Amino acid sequence: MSKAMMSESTDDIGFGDTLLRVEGLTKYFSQGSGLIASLFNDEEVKAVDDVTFDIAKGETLGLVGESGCGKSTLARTVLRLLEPTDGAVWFKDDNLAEMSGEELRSMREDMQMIFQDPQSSLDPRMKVGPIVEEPMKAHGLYEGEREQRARMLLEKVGLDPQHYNRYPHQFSGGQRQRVNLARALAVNPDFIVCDEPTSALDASIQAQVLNTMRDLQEEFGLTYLFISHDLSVIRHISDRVAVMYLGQLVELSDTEELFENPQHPYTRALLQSIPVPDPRAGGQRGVLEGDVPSPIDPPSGCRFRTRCPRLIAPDEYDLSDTQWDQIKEFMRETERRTFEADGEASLRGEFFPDGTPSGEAGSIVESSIDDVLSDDWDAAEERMAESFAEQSICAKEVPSYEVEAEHGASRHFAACHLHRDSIDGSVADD
Ligand SMILES: Nc1ncnc2c1ncn2[C@@H]1O[C@H](COP(=O)(O)OP(=O)(O)OP(=O)(O)O)[C@@H](O)[C@H]1O
Repeated sequence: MSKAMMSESTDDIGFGDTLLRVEGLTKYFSQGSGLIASLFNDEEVKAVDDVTFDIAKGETLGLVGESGCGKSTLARTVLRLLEPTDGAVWFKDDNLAEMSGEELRSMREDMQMIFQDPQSSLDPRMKVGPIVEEPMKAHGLYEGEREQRARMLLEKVGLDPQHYNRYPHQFSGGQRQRVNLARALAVNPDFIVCDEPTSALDASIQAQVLNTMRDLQEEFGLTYLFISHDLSVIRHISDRVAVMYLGQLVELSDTEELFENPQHPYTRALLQSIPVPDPRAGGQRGVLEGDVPSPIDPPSGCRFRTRCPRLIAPDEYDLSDTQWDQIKEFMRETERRTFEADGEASLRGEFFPDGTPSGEAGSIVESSIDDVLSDDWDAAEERMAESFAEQSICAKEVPSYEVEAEHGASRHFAACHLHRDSIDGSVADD
């Protein structure tokens, strides 16, 4: 590509230096509207809460998490398409959160976004050439050479430049996403947020588009924030991976480190729930039990604790690992009403085959068993939540630890209290 075609970036951020830094980014949506809602904002959806990370120039940071965990909201807030509730986004040396409308508009040249659905993001009445030229016009760039540039970009993304005059419906889904890529590249951005860009495509097409994105990244020196709920896509494309759960990052590390040495129980559960080609090969399904709590009232401390298989026993009770596992199971199953209380012997046999623990913890369990047997499930649930779940460090403190990485040179962040006093920062296997 000729230098004349590409307006070379004037910043002096080198490859590997921080291009984007997100600090404590928070986005709450208020439910409802009007005065009452604005006065009593306890119904806010805490979609993104205190998220911090950075992305180096030329890097792809993958962002993964279940549907509804806040990935798209985070992406839109980073680009300030949504106003942050709190926090800062540093792009190069500027804080986007403090920029005026005009400054933001010009900064947007450098920051583009690609969405999941290539069909709906392309105007069906426009030919693809003018679609690619639109951002150039909007930013007043490449006057007199727009068509030439659009044709060049169509070719770069793997399309025939002769297709400049075709309409979006004349392309396949994969080709339409390539048109979107060309449009995102039109104003020569440094940074592209890709929000599930290949999720609507067949697996083989998906791989081709991902490979094109990689090639474009290398050629144009692009930096990607790549969002997907699909771990295999994330593994394929990312240099580092951030895992999100209920509005917060729970783990962030080098890609190989995350897949080979995951340190957060949520990441482990996600990895274990990847379908395996041969079910007899031992892939575990259904390891993520229970529902994701409401983002209106997320759990205190670690937000994953209500579903976490590794919830830490409260310090005040002297319990063996087996006793704590049995209590946890009884507490969770009671909460989820997954069994029938059809007799004391069978209940005890199911949850406490070796008897209930002694001491205070035992008394709490005994009272809870009585509650369940007299059909007062709410009382049992409340007692155990107050006495066990809420007394765990997992409920009392927000976790944030750096652990020693086994793979790659990047830092490994894990928001899990299991790391609070391990010497090398790693968590023993289950
Ligand atoms: N405009 C809005 N008003 C209120 N709540 C919203 C709004 N947009 C998103 N939310 C809520 O914020 C939370 C995060 O949603 P978000 O779309 O960011 O998640 P996601 O991880 O991108 O999900 P998906 O993968 O399904 O797109 C959800 O609980 C969602 O219902």
